Amino acid sequence: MAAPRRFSDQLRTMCGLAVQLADAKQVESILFLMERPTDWEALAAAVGGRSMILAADSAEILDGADDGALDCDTIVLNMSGAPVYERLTEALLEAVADDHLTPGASVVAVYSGFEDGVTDSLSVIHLDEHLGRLTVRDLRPLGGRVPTETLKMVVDLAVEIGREGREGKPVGTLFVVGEHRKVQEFCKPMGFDPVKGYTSQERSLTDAKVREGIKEIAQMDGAFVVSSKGVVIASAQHVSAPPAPDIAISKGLGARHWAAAEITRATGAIAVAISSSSGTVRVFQNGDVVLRIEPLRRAMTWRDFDSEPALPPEKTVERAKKPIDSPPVTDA
Ligand SMILES: Nc1ncnc2c1ncn2[C@@H]1O[C@H](COP(=O)(O)OP(=O)(O)OP(=O)(O)O)[C@@H](O)[C@H]1O
Repeated sequence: MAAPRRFSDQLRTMCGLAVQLADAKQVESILFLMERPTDWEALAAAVGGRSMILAADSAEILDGADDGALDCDTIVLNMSGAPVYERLTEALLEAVADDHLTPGASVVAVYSGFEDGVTDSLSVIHLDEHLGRLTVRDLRPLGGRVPTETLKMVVDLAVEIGREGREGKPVGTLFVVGEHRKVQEFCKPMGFDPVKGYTSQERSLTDAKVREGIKEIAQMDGAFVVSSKGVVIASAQHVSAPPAPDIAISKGLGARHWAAAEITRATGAIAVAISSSSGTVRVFQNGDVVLRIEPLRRAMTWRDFDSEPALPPEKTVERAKKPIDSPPVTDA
């Protein structure tokens, strides 16, 4: 029989403090970033049945915690060696993406922040200030002909490209997702297309290796055409849909973003544009920016408010009437 797991006095004390904080701040959940397994039942008892999220770098650490006996959610991070801030952030992102936490929630985090392997730190984290990661639910209002899962995959990839760039240099590009046959009627190759000749499996964005390859190709001029199933149909494309007179996008956005607006007005596709100058990701639908994601804190705002539109002037008034800090629209 396996020896009972040790529930250290220090962890017990930290649980007591976490509970006090959780109650004082009325948080949604207590997040434990675990360095080693513990006596899970003792842990649950120490937080007095409050909602818990257990995150760790490997499934072995969480062994026994997720067998259904405990009322908690578990998250495996696979990020050993990463700084604690990044591991905590990833745990929170995963918890939101999996609907364990709401995007505006507050949590108390319990973790080893100072001495390796010793649970010595507590933080109160307000998610909407800390991060604004897209969840499938956030993208659902875009609905339409592009499955939300595909859209999320492309938007996540775009956010990574905008945030990371390539070899220290910023990278901008454009993804046009869905209705690919119709979209291709408005596309012309800008030169050599690196995805040409590969099987659809070898071009599927569901494959992490393909996504890494796409980050390389993103350094080239032109746009990616992506099917609604998430297969890259073509790259290095010049996108040119007929101009629509009532399209108005923010000053300072150039040809790439106009192309994104116009192709989504001409087709049912959704365009995801990454600005090379700022790393900002904008999602276009039907000629409008419907979502903007900033690269650093990845805070998101619905619709585009960063400056008055270039054209036509009467739109300036219409946009100025909209609230500046509209909360993210979800169907929660
Ligand atoms: N119609 C288009 N189709 C595909 N790619 C385009 C199109 N127009 C411009 N691009 C790409 O966008 C790049 C940047 O162009 P431009 O600076 O005018 O766009 P932008 O909207 O201001 O974007 P950024 O914020 O990245 O500069 C071009 O070098 C080209 O690679």
